Amino acid sequence: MDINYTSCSYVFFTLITIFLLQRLFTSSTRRGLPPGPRALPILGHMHLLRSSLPRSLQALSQTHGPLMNIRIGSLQVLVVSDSDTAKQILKTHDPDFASKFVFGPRHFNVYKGAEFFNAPYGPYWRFMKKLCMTKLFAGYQLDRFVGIREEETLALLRSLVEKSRNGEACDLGLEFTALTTKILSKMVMGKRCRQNSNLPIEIRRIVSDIMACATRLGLMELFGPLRDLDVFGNGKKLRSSIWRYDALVEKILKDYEDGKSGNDGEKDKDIVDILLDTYNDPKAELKLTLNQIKFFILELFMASLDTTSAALQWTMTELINHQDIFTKIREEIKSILGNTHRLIKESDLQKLPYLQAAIKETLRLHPVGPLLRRESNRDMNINGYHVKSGTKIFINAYGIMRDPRTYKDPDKFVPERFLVVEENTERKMGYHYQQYMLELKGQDVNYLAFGSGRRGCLGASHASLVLSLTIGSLVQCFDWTVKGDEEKFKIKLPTGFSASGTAGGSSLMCSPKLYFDPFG
Ligand code: HEM
Repeated sequence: MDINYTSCSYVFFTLITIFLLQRLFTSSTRRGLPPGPRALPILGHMHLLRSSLPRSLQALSQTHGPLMNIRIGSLQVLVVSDSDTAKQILKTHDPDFASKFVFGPRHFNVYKGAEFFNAPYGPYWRFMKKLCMTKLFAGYQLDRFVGIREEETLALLRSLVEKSRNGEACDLGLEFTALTTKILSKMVMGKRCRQNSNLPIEIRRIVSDIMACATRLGLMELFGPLRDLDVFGNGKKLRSSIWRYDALVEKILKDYEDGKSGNDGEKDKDIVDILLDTYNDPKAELKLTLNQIKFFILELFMASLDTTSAALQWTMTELINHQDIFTKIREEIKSILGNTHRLIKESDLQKLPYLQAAIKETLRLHPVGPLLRRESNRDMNINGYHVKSGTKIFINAYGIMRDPRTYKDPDKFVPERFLVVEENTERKMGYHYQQYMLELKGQDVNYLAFGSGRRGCLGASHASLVLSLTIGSLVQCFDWTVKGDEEKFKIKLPTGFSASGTAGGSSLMCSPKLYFDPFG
């Protein structure tokens, strides 16, 4: 038989191409994976995503279901979009999903291997989590820091009273960043801050540089195999910023060890003291390394500064845009203070549930961590699909907190939705309030502003105190107008990946008008 090799290879390549195309466009369900939209070569589903990733994923889940297979460049993830599926990951199988996956190349991190926030679920993470719960962020330790929170809130008010007297506008974004940096710096290394008042600013600068480089490096995940190359030089910049941080913190730790930072006994212990006590404790369950301590401190700054500042900005934006709710909070504050003309204190917060509810509602609409990350530690069955060990998961907290099946009018700002009606309680301003502080974290998988399960936020209690005291004080002391005589912020309120783009990247420029003088 006369074989025509040219036609044969033509047929062969056609068949291979058809097979590859079919495989590419065969729905993932038929391959035993959770469903997902059709992917393009290399790009995956990138062409379907808009600037707000959580919002795009929420929209896609309406077609592809609550457990959906998505590929963004080289990042293959399962996206969870409803609370029933989230419950399986965060509650039912919590230990099996208690690791987190990380974006982007990690070899530029000088402290590689010393991570806590992104640590796999293992002995080091468990040890540090216990240390956080029993010592660093335990209730008694947070109580010790009350003075720091109240002192820094007063400093903010002092600066705003002055601006108000001079008829100046202020950038609330900058003010909040300064507030949260000073509070955390004093909690972490209070003794050193007393000796060097510029320290918080120095730390803030370095941490901002590190976060900016880390965010840009994270995006390299989308570049597939090229991700490990430092094409844009961010890896080099990251390394140099971390070395700057290392030099600063090394000196601070040494001064603490040498007793140069002073020691006023047990009551005065800050976070560095506790970490060094653990480091020097021969009976500790695990021997901490200095690198772990240094990186843990850096991670604390990275986890708390932008998040708290962004949450404060979102809350003020919502309150300025909803004057009726602003007024109700002020009335609530007046009602608990009676005739005493004083500024609210932390001990008043439990009696201000409407204020708490307004903050909780802000974080429902604008979560600063809208996508929770998880990685499975073993093979599992979720919603009837086989989920292999090592699968990366996004839980779309943004989508779950705007699900109309759980929240009526999910896009509206309605703090009342978190106030439980109790017929026997005293009726105030048209609502029956629960007489205790609203729990911001909770065990509820419908509310994920602070995450949930083993990897939930460890700073939630501290953050809620800072948010409530700051917002309460700003409402009690000032009327707020937007710079430029407009009544409202015409800010398109997007909810992005990180806090740095708060309020659509616009500064929160507004003018405070003194209503109650806390120093008068
Ligand atoms: C308004 C302020 C804050 C918000 C909205 C927030 C939110 C979050 C979220 C959503 C997570 C991920 C949770 C999960 O995956 O389930 C998280 C993790 C974390 N947050 Fe916060 N956070 C805030 C402030 C803070 C502060 C002030 C600190 C510490 C001082 C802190 C410490 C942490 C830590 C240590 C983790 C990692 C826990 C782990 O992986 O084991 N956060 N936070």
